[in-house]
Amino acid sequence: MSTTIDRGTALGLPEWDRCAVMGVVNVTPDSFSDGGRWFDTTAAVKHGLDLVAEGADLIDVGGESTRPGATRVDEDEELRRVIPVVRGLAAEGVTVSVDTMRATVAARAVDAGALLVNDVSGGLADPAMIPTVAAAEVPFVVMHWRGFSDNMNSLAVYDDVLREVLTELRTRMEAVVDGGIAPERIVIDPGLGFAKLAPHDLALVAHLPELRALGRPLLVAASRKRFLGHVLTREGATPPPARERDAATAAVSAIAAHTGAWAVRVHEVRATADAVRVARAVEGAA
Ligand SMILES: Nc1nc2ncc(COP(=O)(O)O)nc2c(=O)[nH]1
Repeated sequence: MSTTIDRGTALGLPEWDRCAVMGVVNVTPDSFSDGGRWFDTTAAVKHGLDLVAEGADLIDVGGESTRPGATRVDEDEELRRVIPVVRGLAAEGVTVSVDTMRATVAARAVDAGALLVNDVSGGLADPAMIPTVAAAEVPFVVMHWRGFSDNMNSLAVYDDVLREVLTELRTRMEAVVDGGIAPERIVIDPGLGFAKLAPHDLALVAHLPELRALGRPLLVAASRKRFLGHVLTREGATPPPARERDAATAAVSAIAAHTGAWAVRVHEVRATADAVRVARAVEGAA
């Protein structure tokens, strides 16, 4: 197995050791934190270019909300939403990842110029995903996921969240390699907010070094998530809305950058780009 691909840049991605900023473009009417704003192809491509101008190193394009209880979009609709945006951004020289659980969407997105497949199910939702990504020879995000559920809490049951997430991620990594995806093409992700309650998410962020110890680049996607709302909720008040969690998101980005994450996936890029730069400057001064 060639080891030359074990560099992000050999795969067309930001280098594994630098904490890239992955901007989010959700082409959906119902994503939890920005649903509907970029539902039109032209608006979505412009938004992706704006995020790059603000400091995003790559753009993650998704056409199906993954929030708990979201109804699934049919494949044709997901293709209609995603492929023109992937193509439009790639045509502008943007590094694009596709956020999908469907093999057909992943394959068509790669044909349109996507360089990374970001599947929140880690290949569990569509049995064709792993062989498709293996054949396409592109990097693949393996995120910790315990299945679809209208009641995410029913899946968020752990004796030791870190130990169990590490074990379940190792299992998925082995399945992905057995399915033909080169280990050097795997990116791992703890799946913050997926089958996890706030204490679980906070514990995973507190133990990012142990996740890094799995030996693959780490993607951290805390942006605007519920656990941040939980942390920000004052006594007796209601949690701030998702769009008021960007400073908290940037705080997690700084922590992730400081602990060696490959990338942080965020909706609001500017604050996180600054946070990552501060983390790098501090490391440089160590
Ligand atoms: N790799 C990865 N992809 C994701 N895609 C969507 C969302 C949640 O939806 P959003 O796009 O509205 O944040 N979270 C993740 C995540 O935690 N990790």
